[in-house]
Amino acid sequence: MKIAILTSGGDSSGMNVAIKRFVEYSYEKNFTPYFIYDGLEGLIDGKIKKANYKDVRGIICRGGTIIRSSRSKRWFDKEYRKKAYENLKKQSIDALIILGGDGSFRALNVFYKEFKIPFIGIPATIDNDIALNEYSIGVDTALNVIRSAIDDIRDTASSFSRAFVIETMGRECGYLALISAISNGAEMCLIPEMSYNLDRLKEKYLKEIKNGRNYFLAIVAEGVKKTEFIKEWFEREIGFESRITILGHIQRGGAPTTIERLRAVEFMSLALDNIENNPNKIVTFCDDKFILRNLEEIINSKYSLPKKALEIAKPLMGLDG
Ligand SMILES: Nc1ncnc2c1ncn2[C@@H]1O[C@H](COP(=O)(O)OP(=O)(O)O)[C@@H](O)[C@H]1O
Ligand SMILES: O=P(O)(O)OC[C@H]1O[C@](O)(COP(=O)(O)O)[C@@H](O)[C@@H]1O
Repeated sequence: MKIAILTSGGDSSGMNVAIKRFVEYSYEKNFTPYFIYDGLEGLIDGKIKKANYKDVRGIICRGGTIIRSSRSKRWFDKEYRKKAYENLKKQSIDALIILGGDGSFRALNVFYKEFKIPFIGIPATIDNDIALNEYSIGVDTALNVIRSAIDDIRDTASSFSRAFVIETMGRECGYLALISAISNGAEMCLIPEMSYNLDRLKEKYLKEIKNGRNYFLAIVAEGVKKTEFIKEWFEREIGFESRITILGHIQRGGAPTTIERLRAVEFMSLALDNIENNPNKIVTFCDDKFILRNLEEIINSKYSLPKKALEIAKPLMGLDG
């Protein structure tokens, strides 16, 4: 069986670990592995090549994706999807594995309905915004990048008696902000999924200042779109000089953590164990187990943030815990 892999949407650390496992485990199972370079764009343009052991030498510790990624406008046009199909037929590819977010899964679902190329999807996005799935490749590494940045910001924030507003990525999802705020002892956490009460936070902060607090760390998810406003609020209402740090794309990079590597290997193992006889599924991670789910189930559900974490973080939003 000839199986091709592509990475699609935002890259995330750990994709390379999964790619290495893909090549090595494919050969172990007597499949022939292929790479599709540049995501869906490369599939349209026929950038497909047989993969060898030497292609994955030394990549386990590298962030990003050696086969690169893309977002593709052309994919929405059937004419280009047909081109993609013809490219796969030319090389007699039987099935696809895709690493990406739900956009990428939808992309292959449409493709399957039209051309019957079976696929398995593996969640890979720092946003961690896939329904019925608690973990996506890239998340643990992104959280560690954020942790390290916050540790450094704390040094300067405490030395200068300032408030720092730290913006995390995640599109409309506040997962990275929520977990980072709890695990790094932030004073404020704003995420798009939750309301917040600045008056109550003000009351609390002013009391804390009286008791000796001399700096603040506020984690604001990009989806809230209030980073600048919160900086000004600290200056106006709390009387603290403030600075903004937008963490940006550094959250997508870095050497994959140990948890990342282990999970990436397990995601890929389950994908290859099922690609032949149980395809058109997404591998998900729930309650410490890897489970295959139908895409429809995922598309028709909404992702949810961990309830315990939300309870713990409520006071950081000015809400009752
Ligand atoms: N509903 C859809 N139907 C077909 N293709 C889609 C759909 N949504 C997204 N795609 C394709 O998948 C690509 C990756 O999706 P995107 O949402 O950017 O990233 P992610 O996979 O991380 O969610 C898009 O650039 C587009 O080409
Ligand atoms: O790399 P770009 O195009 O600037 O996109 C930034 C976006 O990509 C992400 O880093 C990852 O998003 P996806 O995994 O859904 O592609 C988001 O957190 C962020 O909003």
